[in-house]
Amino acid sequence: MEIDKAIGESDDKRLKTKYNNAIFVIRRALSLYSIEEVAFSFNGGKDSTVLLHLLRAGYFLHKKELTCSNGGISNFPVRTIYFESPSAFTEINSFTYDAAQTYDLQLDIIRQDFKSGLEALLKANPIRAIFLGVRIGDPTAVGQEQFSPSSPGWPPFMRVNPILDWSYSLCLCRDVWAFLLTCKVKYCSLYDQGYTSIGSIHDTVPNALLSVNDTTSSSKQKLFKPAYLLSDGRLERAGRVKKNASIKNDRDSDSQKNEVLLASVIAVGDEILSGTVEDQLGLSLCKKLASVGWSVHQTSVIRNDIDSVSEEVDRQRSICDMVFIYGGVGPLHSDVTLAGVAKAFGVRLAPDEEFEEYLRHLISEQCTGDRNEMAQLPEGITELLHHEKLSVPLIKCRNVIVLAATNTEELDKEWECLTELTKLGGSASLMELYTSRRLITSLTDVEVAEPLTKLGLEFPDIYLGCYRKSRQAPIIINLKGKDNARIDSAVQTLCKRFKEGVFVDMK
Ligand SMILES: Cc1cc2nc3c(=O)[nH]c(=O)nc-3n(C[C@H](O)[C@H](O)[C@H](O)COP(=O)(O)O)c2cc1C
Ligand SMILES: Nc1ncnc2c1ncn2[C@@H]1O[C@H](COP(=O)(O)OP(=O)(O)OP(=O)(O)O)[C@@H](O)[C@H]1O
Ligand SMILES: [Mg+2]
Repeated sequence: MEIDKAIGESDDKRLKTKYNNAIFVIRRALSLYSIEEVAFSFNGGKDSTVLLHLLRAGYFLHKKELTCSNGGISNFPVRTIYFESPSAFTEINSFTYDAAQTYDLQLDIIRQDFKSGLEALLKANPIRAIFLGVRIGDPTAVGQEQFSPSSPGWPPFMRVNPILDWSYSLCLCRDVWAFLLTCKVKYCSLYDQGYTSIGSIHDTVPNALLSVNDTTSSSKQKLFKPAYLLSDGRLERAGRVKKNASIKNDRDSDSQKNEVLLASVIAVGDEILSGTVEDQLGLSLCKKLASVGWSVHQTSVIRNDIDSVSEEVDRQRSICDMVFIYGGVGPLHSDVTLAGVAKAFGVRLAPDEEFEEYLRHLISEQCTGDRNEMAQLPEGITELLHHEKLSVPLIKCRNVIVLAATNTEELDKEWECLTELTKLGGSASLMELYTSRRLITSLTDVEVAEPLTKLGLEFPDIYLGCYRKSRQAPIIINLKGKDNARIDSAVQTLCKRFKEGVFVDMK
């Protein structure tokens, strides 16, 4: 079998290990499911091309073991499904069809969306497992393992991801390209024209990082180097136009300057929900936010589960100016907060060398290798906020601040640094100080209710809050806003409606 032979003859130890692991996953799947029960999801992309050849090799080795024969196996009986779309590149379509012919693939062309197409496919066929060329860096890989059941809401099948742990390349020609080039197999021609990851014609352009400055050429057409020359695999998707429409809905803090800024606080932790630990950080954060004039829209406690975190972050980030999230940050299996944030923004988690460097110093070289789980951050949206008092920078993903604090002392420190940093960053309005006046009165609820409602209508820019320390205690009215004169004017208007002295300023 030419693929097995090519890898066997290669000196690339890492490639051999990746190959053997992938073949192991494929053979496990072929032992668990009959050939009629598996399918291969093939779309002509580079990852699925890698998988095509791994499956051919895996099937060959599996069959060889069963029949104890060494004879060649010409056909490849795994049902192959291709979701054809009118917005696919013609080069992708023709490569897919050519590959199907060359390797005698039993191609099922589906012209529906993924979900409906899969529903129909599973109804008509006994398929229980589908091989996919998903890799850990892909946005859709978040939370997946080599064997991952389909998501809730999808028809039931096992997703088998044999190349989940394959990288693009952190140095030249890693995993995916090392395999394709070592095995000398054909791949779609677009990868020789600067495309490094291919979606649809509407969202994919050549990767600008591969552009060649050719001053000698008279042609106006830009030239690009082949995909395998991209040296930093983290930028594999740089040619994919961001399709996350809801990002556009993020609230623009500049346009909110005169409004009360809204914050949301999310705690992540099964232990809080089971009552094992008490969440003191939420209370402390609410106080801190209020002290700088922010209005906390909601606090929530979420399970250590990627989808739950992602749904909550997605909801809050579009409603609020800033989302603060803590808990579930670290290297443990339950630390899913960053993965959830990445999923909410539709980006992948990718290794971050700068962050890794910090962690390395912190854990004194204990974390080795290129799979430093803790150093994976949501790609393209993460800003590291450095402060000399912090041993690890704060993580800011657009309008989501990920706090690493696990107790109130750590939170105090992070908060102090955060307020300094956001002021230093020129976004003083973000943490602008609000002023407030609190009045205490022994008037009854009924007496103050209507005048307060009227006051609220006359002074929409002033926040009016009322509370009392016990049922029988006097009412405290809290007036909060950005303009001292407006607050004083509101207090005067309110006082005029009653006898003198019924409202006393609280210190
Ligand atoms: C065979 C197959 C199975 C899929 N199963 C799931 C699934 O279980 N859950 C899910 O959220 N998406 C599933 N998807 C959708 C993919 O995760 C992803 O949305 C799709 O590949 C589009 O990727 P793109 O937006 O980068 O083009 C599946 C796609 C295919 C082709
Ligand atoms: N239209 C499709 N038809 C069949 N399978 C698909 C389709 N789109 C995606 N898939 C499956 O999802 C996997 C991941 O898709 P993805 O786009 O990340 O990788 P790729 O297309 O193989 O390579 P590239 O990253 O270069 O686009 C594919 O390898 C394939 O298994
Ligand atoms: Mg693709």
